[in-house]
Amino acid sequence: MTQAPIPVVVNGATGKMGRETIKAIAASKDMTLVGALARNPDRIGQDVGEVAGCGPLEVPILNDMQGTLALASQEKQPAVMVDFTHPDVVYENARAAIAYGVRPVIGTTGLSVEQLNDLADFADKASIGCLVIPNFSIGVVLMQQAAVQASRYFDHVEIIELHHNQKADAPSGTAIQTAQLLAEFGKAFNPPTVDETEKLPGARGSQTEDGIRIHSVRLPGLIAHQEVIFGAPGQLYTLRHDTSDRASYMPGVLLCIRKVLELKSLVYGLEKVL
Ligand SMILES: NC(=O)C1=CN([C@@H]2O[C@H](COP(=O)(O)OP(=O)(O)OC[C@H]3O[C@@H](n4cnc5c(N)ncnc54)[C@H](OP(=O)(O)O)[C@@H]3O)[C@@H](O)[C@H]2O)C=CC1
Ligand SMILES: O=C(O)C1=N[C@H](C(=O)O)C[C@H](O)C1
Repeated sequence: MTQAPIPVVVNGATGKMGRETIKAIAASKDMTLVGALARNPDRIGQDVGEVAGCGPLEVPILNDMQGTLALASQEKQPAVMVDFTHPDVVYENARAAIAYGVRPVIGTTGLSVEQLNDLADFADKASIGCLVIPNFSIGVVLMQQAAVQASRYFDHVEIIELHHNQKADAPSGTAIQTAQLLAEFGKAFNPPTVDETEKLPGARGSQTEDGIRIHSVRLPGLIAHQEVIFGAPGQLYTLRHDTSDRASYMPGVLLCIRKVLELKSLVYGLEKVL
């Protein structure tokens, strides 16, 4: 017997990532788009396929999240909500989806540790899968794995993340997750070697509890890029990942839509479901 397609709602459907996600879902035989949410009143009622550039899909853009989730929860198959919106609203979006039994796949960055823990508790209690994925690209997972390896041997490391200048949050979710992965050994990075004065506040970037420095660059012309630079006397080891097209995130997004249905709690990071 063929499996019925997975009903999917896209929140932030008109955005850069939302439009890419709409196209990817429309091209996937095992998924069906059942809702498209956005905020801009000029877009409401338009066919989301037309807006995304993949032809009509007969799914209108709406700004009624509760109503859309309620309808999605009535589908025969468990539904999924992919969220690419804004750090200010992502927590409430994820809570609402879980409350309706709709599995969240969260790509939006900027959730605080407290919000993440709270969502994990909420998903646990509801026995609902929830994926929070700071970066959907396989290249970033590989870069993080290489960085974790290197961090066993290097005590000095700084992260530089570079993004387009429409990005609302800094540092990026990817940089924060990279630093968290490096910190898992419990090492104190970047022990001071000199008394340092910042002549301009922020000159040395931000610093995590474990001493890892993160620098955020925002410029038009960039999409999403990250370097992890390790230093030791007489040598540098530099890892770099560049995103040149947001289509690169889509295999990860589609994988997560399928995987979240197998989960009963919150999972953070693409590497956990590969
Ligand atoms: N995990 C990953 O791999 C990736 C994550 N991201 C993250 O995804 C998020 C979205 O990025 P991107 O697509 O570039 O952003 P865009 O600004 O291009 O799109 C945001 C979308 O969310 C909607 N939106 C924005 N603010 C609100 C709000 N306050 N309430 C409701 N809807 C809102 C917008 O609707 P409208 O236009 O109608 O206002 C739009 O549809 C960011 O957090 C970004 O960091 C991005 C790339 C990859
Ligand atoms: O805003 C973006 O564009 C991106 N956001 C995510 C992040 O904050 O890490 C993922 C990727 O870097 C693109």
